[in-house]
Amino acid sequence: MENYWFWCEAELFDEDTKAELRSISGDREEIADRFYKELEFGTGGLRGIMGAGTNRMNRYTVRKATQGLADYICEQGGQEKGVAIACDSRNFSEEFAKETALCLNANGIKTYIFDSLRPTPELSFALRELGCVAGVVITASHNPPEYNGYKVYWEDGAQITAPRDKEIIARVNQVTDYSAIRTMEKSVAVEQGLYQVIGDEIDERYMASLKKLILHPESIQNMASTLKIVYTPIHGTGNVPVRRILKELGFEQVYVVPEQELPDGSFPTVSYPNPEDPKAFSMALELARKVDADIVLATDPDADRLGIYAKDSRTGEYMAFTGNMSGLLLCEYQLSAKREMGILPSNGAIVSTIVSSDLAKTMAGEYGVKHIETLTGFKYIGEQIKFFEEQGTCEFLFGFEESYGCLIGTHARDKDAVVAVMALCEAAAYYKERGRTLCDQMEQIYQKYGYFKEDLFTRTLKGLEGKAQMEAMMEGYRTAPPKNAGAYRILSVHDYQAGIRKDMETGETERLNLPGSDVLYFELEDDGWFCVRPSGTEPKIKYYMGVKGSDAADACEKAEQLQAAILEKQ
Ligand SMILES: O=P(O)(O)OC[C@H]1O[C@H](O)[C@H](O)[C@@H](O)[C@@H]1O
Repeated sequence: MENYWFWCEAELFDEDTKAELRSISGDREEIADRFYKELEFGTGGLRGIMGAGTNRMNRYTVRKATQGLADYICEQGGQEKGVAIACDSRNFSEEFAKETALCLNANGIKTYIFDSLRPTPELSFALRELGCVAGVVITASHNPPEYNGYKVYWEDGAQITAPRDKEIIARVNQVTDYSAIRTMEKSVAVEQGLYQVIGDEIDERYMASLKKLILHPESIQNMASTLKIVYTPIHGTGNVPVRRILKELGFEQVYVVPEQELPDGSFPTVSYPNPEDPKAFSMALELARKVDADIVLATDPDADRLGIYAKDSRTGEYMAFTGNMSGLLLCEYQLSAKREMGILPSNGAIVSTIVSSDLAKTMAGEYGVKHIETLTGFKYIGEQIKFFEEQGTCEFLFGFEESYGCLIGTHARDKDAVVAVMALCEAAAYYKERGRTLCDQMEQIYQKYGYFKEDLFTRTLKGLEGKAQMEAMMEGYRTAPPKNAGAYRILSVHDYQAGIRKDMETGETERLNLPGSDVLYFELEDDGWFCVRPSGTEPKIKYYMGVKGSDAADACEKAEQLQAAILEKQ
């Protein structure tokens, strides 16, 4: 309440903020939710609902985070290298990007800000191109329209990870006096050469580095006039770069969903701008049926996630690919094409996360490449590239996670839906040339490696109460871990917070070699598993699971049974 009244009265807050807060003076629950904590960094950085309050995204919390980041950058001597800044199509994204730049500028730090919205992966690319010390993207990725966020990147191009994230958070938390946060006039910052605008020149270089990753240009050429692609940017940043890359490669039949083409932070045609949500595809599928498309693609607002559907010629229906499926399809395409061309490096590596499909492991074995598993969050996949470079160990070939993110190449160090669209359309052209749809190809992958099937279900638990409920649920699993999940016996429990794997039969324990995180992973017999963790970016508890069946129907049946068993024990 003290904080609430401070925000209502202090001179440094603007009138709109104060009016918004006064209007909720009788609603203690709302006040508690807005002020019970400061916005924290989760797997996706700073993320929250826009509005007035310490637990909301607004120009003050953005400046506060930036002041902490600025203090850290100054401590590291990064003022001259500067910070690259991008934003997506969300309401207030541009304003927050500008606030970020001006706060950094007022701290003597150079900034390079994009002239208009750009995809997150292009920011990751740009900051390395410009030799910046850090990068910031204003985006809440795939969250609902009322959210916005602030992702922080470091000089290797990946999102910050431990211990740097903790160091930056500590700096942010030291900023307790809102009146001590610096900012300056834009005209002065421009005059002093601190505020620099970037655009076309970076786009050119980004496009050029994507095109270098094409493996079968002849397949694209052969199929450019017949492969039909429907695409929706869901009102986000993907529209310009995705169309551009497809056009420059020569694809002639690209249909963009007209109602979802232009940027709009209210996302008027969807309730949730997330390619994971089948509803986000309704308009695209309608268009696909009309034009008889081969593939249907959707990118999220900051164009780091890609969702796909492909026409199954056997049924005439469009089949949804999960993030695991599209990741595996692209991975198989990249690895097989490289092996065929004799350019698969002997020290190659693919990277996925502990909650992504186990099929990746088997696939890596087939191609004799290393498979590395990280915690959930693409930042850990991006971080691996830095480790490979520092230690001269592996060559990064492909990274993916179940949540519709993947990366080919090392031009960016975060998931990149633009490169994913490019590679996916190349793969679709390559297989179509050989008389196969992407559905046929997926079936071949299962025949080759086994019928792995994964699923994800979530429970939304909002606010203070929701957080407590999630903590209690995790605690319940920890103190009394289940012995079985339906017909499956639980072989071991991996508690990533404690860093311990416990064998349920013998009681023996061993240390896990991943950083601490509130995640519980249950290893089941018969290649099954499930995992529980609170989301780092949304007020949800997430259940991930995987099974392996003897065929598609068996895998489906097993998955259903396992899901029912998990839900029962919730
Ligand atoms: O499960 P969460 O913590 O909400 O994270 C889900 C996903 O959020 C963002 O998209 C991150 O960039 C991903 O790497 C992460 O996997």
